[in-house]
Amino acid sequence: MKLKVNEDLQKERLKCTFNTEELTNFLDGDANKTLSRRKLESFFLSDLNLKDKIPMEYLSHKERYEEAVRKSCILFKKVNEWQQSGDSGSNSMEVYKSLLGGSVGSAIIKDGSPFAVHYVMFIPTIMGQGTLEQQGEWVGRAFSNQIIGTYAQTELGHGTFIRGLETICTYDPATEEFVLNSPTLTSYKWWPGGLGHTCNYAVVIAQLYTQGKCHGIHPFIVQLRDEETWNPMPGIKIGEIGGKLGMNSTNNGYLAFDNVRIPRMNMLMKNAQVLKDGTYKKSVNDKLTYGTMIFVRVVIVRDLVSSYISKAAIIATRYSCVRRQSELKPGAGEPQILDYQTQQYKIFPAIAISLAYKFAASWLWDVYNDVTSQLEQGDLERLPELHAMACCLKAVSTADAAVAVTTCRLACGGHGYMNCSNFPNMYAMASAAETYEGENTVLLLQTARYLMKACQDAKSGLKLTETVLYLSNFKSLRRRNWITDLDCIGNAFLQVAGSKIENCYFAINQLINSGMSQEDAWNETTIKLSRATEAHCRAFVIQSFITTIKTIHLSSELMKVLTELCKLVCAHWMLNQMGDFLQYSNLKPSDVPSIQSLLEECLKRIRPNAVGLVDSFDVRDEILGSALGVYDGNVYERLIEDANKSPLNQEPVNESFHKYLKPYLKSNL
Ligand SMILES: Cc1cc2nc3c(=O)[nH]c(=O)nc-3n(C[C@H](O)[C@H](O)[C@H](O)COP(=O)(O)OP(=O)(O)OC[C@H]3O[C@@H](n4cnc5c(N)ncnc54)[C@H](O)[C@@H]3O)c2cc1C
Repeated sequence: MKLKVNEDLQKERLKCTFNTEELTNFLDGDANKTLSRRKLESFFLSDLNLKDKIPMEYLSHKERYEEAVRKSCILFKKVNEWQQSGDSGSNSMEVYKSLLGGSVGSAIIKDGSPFAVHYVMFIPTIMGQGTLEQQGEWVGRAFSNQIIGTYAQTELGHGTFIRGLETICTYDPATEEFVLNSPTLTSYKWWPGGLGHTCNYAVVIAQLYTQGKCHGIHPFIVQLRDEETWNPMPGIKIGEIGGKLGMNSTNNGYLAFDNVRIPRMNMLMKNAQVLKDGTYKKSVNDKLTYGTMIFVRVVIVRDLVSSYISKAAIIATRYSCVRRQSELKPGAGEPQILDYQTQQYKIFPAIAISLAYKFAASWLWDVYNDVTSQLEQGDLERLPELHAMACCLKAVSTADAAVAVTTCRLACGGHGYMNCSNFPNMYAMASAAETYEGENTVLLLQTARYLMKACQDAKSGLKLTETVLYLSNFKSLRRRNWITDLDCIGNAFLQVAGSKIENCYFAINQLINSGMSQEDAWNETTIKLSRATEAHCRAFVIQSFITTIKTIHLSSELMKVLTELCKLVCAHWMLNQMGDFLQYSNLKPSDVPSIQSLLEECLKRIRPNAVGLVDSFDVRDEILGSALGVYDGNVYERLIEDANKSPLNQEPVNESFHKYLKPYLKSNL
């Protein structure tokens, strides 16, 4: 049944001062890309076989998994149909991005697909670390889903410290095979997505032994299950790890080996090699294996973070226009809750931040592509900078996404706590990304190492790369008088980051000079280091937002709105870290009220365009998956409709009444 659009939402849409389609096209790339994205979404989302009869959260753990596999099979079969339809207009990258990121895929399997790691890690690892011959053997079969793989690195005992992994892979020249073993309980692989029951192959990361010597960790392709019976291969112990905060259909698994033999050619040998006689040939550069890791982090920032933040903002904005509560002025009736300033403060930063990360991710994606083609030609110069930026952007953006989803949930009061709001699931998805693909603190500290080296280079007058160029001139910016405009604010972010990085550099050197070992000095400085890295990352995101709005050409109405959003991120982040700005930038205490006013003015100016902005994100109701965020605003109807889907509501009296409640009540007579 088609419902009338809620009047309040309708009025909000009429107030919008810019053309929402123009922003949609800009965010997609251009009008043609919007068109092909919409076609792609309709193609997948109109399939009745992919719709839920009962919401997934009412299913048991086992049923949820089985549904996820059923849907994944249909979904990935449809990819071929789509590509052959001639109607597609979008490249396969766009299709996989939509199915595996926060878009179409998240509408169909909210809890995550058990096939995700196959596409995001298994195939890219073979492409990045396999020889051409190995790619020929495996990539085609993997892409056409004749085999399904996962990426098995983490163990019960070690996640971050991969050099400490205990799985052993020993070369046997007599048979030209490797033999895999899990010598301890802590060496069990633990976590890989799809490993439980979905995959029959894995890239396994293990310590390589040949000719009696350990050569550290290397990747091996291992068959886990028989292709016909799906029984575990001899010597393979395998299972699922159990229930989690979220992502309960991704089938994360455990795995152990007891003398499992694989052919020599199953070691991915693009970089290091083991020859037939067992001779080990070292990789020319061990940094060559960074590619896949960086790729996944870039994808997280580009396709996941901004999607979850924007979905949270859409839901909270629309709901806050429909929801009326309390009284602002006596007798004037209940206002829309979006008219409360505190409500705007909870939601509008999420709208702005989702764009900020989108622009930063677009830089990261371009650099990733440049660096990858430079790597093919043996040029590694920009790899450390890319690695450093991918680490800190992944860490700061996923942490911000989890906070933004929570804040938008709180903005929806009690209803935000319902599963049908989609906030619980979105929080679980965003928060998982804080841990997987590099635990966030650890990633911040990896970037910190790069920043300490860059700081040393700046002091030695050496050439600096683009993202750390400011380390050589940030102090001169401090001499200027404060003006509350984007240039001055952008410079203040650089001053804060530069000063915090320099402080860490001096602190470490001071500790070392006082006789402390370098390692202890590092550990004693890690709180400061992680915060300095966060400041570096935020300065970068602000710079990329400012640069984007300075270089794009859109209508003046839209430019005005984007500029407000940019200012809002600046004011919001400055007020969150005001101590830093007072301590390290040219902002004086007397200038602080101007930042608070900027924030308040931005909220006021964004208010009439809030619904227009979130509409421009152009997320279909199925992808939002939220009773509170529906385009037509019929929130209360959706809440009742969803409550009636509860299995408990399928019968007027539950059997527990007859079994327990009635006997108990009667016993009290
Ligand atoms: C949803 C999900 C999916 C996953 N999917 C996969 C997968 O497909 N394949 C796979 O192999 N793995 C996967 N993982 C595992 C994931 O990669 C690890 O959980 C992650 O790398 C962190 O490792 P850990 O759990 O051992 O935490 P630990 O490394 O034990 O970290 C625990 C704490 O110690 C701190 N810490 C550790 N080292 C340092 C240090 N050097 N300096 C300062 N602090 C430190 C951390 O900051 C953290 O606070 C997944 C995890 C999750 C949650």
